[in-house]
Amino acid sequence: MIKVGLLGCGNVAHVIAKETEGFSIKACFDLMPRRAEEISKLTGAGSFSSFEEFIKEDLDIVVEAASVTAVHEFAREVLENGKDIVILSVGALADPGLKNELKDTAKRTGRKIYIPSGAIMGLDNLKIGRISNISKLLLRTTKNPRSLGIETDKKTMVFSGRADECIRQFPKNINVAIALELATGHDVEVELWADPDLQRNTHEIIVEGDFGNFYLKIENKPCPDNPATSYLAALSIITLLRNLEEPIKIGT
Ligand SMILES: NC(=O)C1=CN([C@@H]2O[C@H](COP(=O)(O)OP(=O)(O)OC[C@H]3O[C@@H](n4cnc5c(N)ncnc54)[C@H](O)[C@@H]3O)[C@@H](O)[C@H]2O)C=CC1
Ligand SMILES: O=C([O-])CC(=O)C(=O)O
Repeated sequence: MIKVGLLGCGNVAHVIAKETEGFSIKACFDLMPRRAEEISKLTGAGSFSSFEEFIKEDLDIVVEAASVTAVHEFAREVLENGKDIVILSVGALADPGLKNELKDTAKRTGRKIYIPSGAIMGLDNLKIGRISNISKLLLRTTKNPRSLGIETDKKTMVFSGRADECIRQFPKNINVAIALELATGHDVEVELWADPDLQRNTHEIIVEGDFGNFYLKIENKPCPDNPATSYLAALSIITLLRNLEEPIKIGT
């Protein structure tokens, strides 16, 4: 069975820890030791407050569900220590230097970097953007202002522009834009809206290209402990882990 280490033991990690069919959580690490201990109680995994100790454990894959900063700090070391990595805070890869460094390290060490679909659908087939022209790629994300850490009493556009600039300003809220860029190989135009009447994290994806047109709107239920994060993001990681050993691979 696949041996998993959790890097970041917050809201997503707690959802994963309750659905471990098909894999086994062996170790967990968090800046806040109490959070790692909570996961340890749920799963029997070893809890670590030192990354150096955590990464020495016998693990096949590390799931990062921590922060953009944690990816900068630890992702390379995960690969250097012979483990694959799932990166949920994929906004970190908006930094081309880090992206290339991780890619080179994965090639050299023979490890894999997995970017889950996270809080959106349709990411798999949007990879066709790397072989076929895409003329428009827009992500419109709308969240409750409390998820964005702002206050407003009416629907307001809080950002319009490039994905890399948006993730710099909102590192906990727009990782999906960078996942879209990596999938398609194209820049994503981002609109970020705050709507006090909205209780669901809504992502609209508008694509036009040689293949035709695509429009997707997803209305995600937020996780109870972190309204900025959609429940779907945690489900997406559980699915990715379960599928690793499946003989039939579904989706592009
Ligand atoms: N790609 C996607 O579609 C999505 C990505 N995300 C991202 O996934 C990540 C996890 O989300 P949640 O579980 O909701 O967050 P959370 O805030 O509930 O939990 C994160 C945990 O990681 C720990 N942590 C943060 N930085 C750390 C570091 N440098 N070293 C060690 N521990 C660290 C925190 O102490 C906390 O316990 C966030 O970065 C979030 O923005 C969330 C939803 C969708
Ligand atoms: O969970 C969501 O709806 C999306 C999110 O936070 C992100 O992309 O960082």
